[in-house]
Amino acid sequence: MTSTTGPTAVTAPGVQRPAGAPAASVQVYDTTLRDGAQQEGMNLSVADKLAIAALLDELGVGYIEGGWPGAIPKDTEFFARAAKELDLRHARLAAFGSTCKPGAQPHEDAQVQALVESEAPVVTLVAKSDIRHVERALRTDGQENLRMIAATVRYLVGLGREVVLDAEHFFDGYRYDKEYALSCVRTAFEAGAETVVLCDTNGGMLPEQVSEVVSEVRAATSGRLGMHAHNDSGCAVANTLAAVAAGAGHLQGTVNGYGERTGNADLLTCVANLALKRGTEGLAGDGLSEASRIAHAISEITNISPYGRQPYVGASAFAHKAGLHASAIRVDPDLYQHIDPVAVGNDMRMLVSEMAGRASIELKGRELGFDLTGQSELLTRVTTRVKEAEAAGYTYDAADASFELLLRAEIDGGRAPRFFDVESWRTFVEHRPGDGQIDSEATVKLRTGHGRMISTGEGNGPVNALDHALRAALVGTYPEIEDFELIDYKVRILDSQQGTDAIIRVLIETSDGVQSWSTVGVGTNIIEASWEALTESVVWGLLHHGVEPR
Ligand SMILES: CC(=O)SCCNC(=O)CCNC(=O)[C@H](O)C(C)(C)COP(=O)(O)OP(=O)(O)OC[C@H]1O[C@@H](n2cnc3c(N)ncnc32)[C@H](O)[C@@H]1OP(=O)(O)O
Ligand SMILES: CC(=O)C(=O)O
Repeated sequence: MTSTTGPTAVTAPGVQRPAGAPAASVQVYDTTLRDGAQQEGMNLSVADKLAIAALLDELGVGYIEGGWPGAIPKDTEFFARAAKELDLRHARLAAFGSTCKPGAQPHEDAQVQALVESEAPVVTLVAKSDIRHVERALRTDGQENLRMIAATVRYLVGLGREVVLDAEHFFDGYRYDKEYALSCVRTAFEAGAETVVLCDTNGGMLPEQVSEVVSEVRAATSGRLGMHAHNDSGCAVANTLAAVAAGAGHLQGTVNGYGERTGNADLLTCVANLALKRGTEGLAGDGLSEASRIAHAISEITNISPYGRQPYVGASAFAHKAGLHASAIRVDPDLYQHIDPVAVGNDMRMLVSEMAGRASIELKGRELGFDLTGQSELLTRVTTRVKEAEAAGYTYDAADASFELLLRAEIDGGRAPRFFDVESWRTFVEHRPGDGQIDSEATVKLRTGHGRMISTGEGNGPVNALDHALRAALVGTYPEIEDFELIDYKVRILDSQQGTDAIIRVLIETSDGVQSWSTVGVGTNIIEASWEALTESVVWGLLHHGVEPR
């Protein structure tokens, strides 16, 4: 997205930095594998962690915090395997742990020894910097905490490690006792720490508070400061950006904002904002343009569904639904987008719905491979059909495949592609009180170019039985459908006031192992709605496998 035009360098629509100004840079430190893994419900295996680390390196982060060796057996194993199995091109591995215990020396502290034995080139030490935590949680005094920090940092630096100090509860501590919090930072720098990270551990800060504190700490100390923000006030990304603007040269975050409680600063949002809005680079190489793919790949590994509305990399981040937006986007996408989605490896998508106008249909058509420019009558017809169908319960922004069939039918003068003609279908459900069994069975009668087909199917419910019967009737003529698999099925009652008379909407997602597509059906009962969605999914699949009606 960055291009040079005359006296200024344009980084995003409307955002400029002075010509010739060198792009500042910031160290990007990823803590997905440590603080991200502290998220409720997340449980990563060592193999998961290794796979995520490889993706983070591809992204181009400078540091990957692998976990806490010595505290968590899987993390100890991670570092042992990482040394042999990971070939990191950009990132340095960091082992996380605490300073030595009160009254102890680092060389005799088992936790500190585990950090050394991890052989990670970087060690990140968490240390208390809020005097209340020192006295109440650590149950020691301020001087002893400073000794623990100094001794542990000095010991690890002496062993050739790069040491990062995470000053826990720094912002709360600074607001309570500025001098003590500052003495923790100074002690760490004097002992040889490369970076002292100011942590908003409770995540309650606001950007203006962060700006003020980081500026003051910068003026009062010398050395690289970092920011570690939690999202409890919903400001983790804003707080990180505020810290960098105030002079922090290192930021910590997690991919997809994973983390304890409400999560950590979303590293991808932070680096995208910095690179595209401020010209501050953080990732090595061209990693930013891979951000969407890597965010989704990591979601697959964590088994946490991607958040569609995630800034920059979410599936909806550049999805446009309103007709007025589409009409301006047709002229210039920048009119309704803050950046070019390509910069973060995302795509612009048009959503077709009751809010569509003719421009939305034209752009969606283009996305699907149909040039509808100048076909005003067709566009009006399709727009009207979409609005009427949505009023009756259909939803096309969640069912692109059904929209494409509707569009193709209008382009072909009202004729849908005819792979088969349905004569009838029926289902029944049998309950046998004797063995408590409930069986479902369906019969489908249809006609293809090969003749009349009658098939039955059984299933664990009537829709499943109908799906089996439909496939059985078609597979002789269209063996391609053997690759189609129903992967998601959603039912929604649209007018629940009417009880069993309500309108039912069914959304089906089908996959052939390479791509997936979604279809919608609506009816007064669930089977009728499912049948419509099922048949459309077969038709769309056949069309996209290049099959001609047989
Ligand atoms: C802000 C953060 O998120 S930091 C990361 C936190 N992550 C984790 O806690 C995950 C991994 N943790 C663990 O596996 C365990 O909690 C361990 C191994 C670290 C400690 O377990 P245990 O020895 O059973 O102690 P426990 O968890 O009950 O208490 C923590 C101890 O560490 C001490 N401690 C806390 N912070 C520090 C510190 N910065 N430096 C040194 N000691 C510390 C506490 O005072 C307490 O000491 P005590 O055992 O003498 O009471
Ligand atoms: C170190 C850390 O994770 C925190 O203070 O939140």
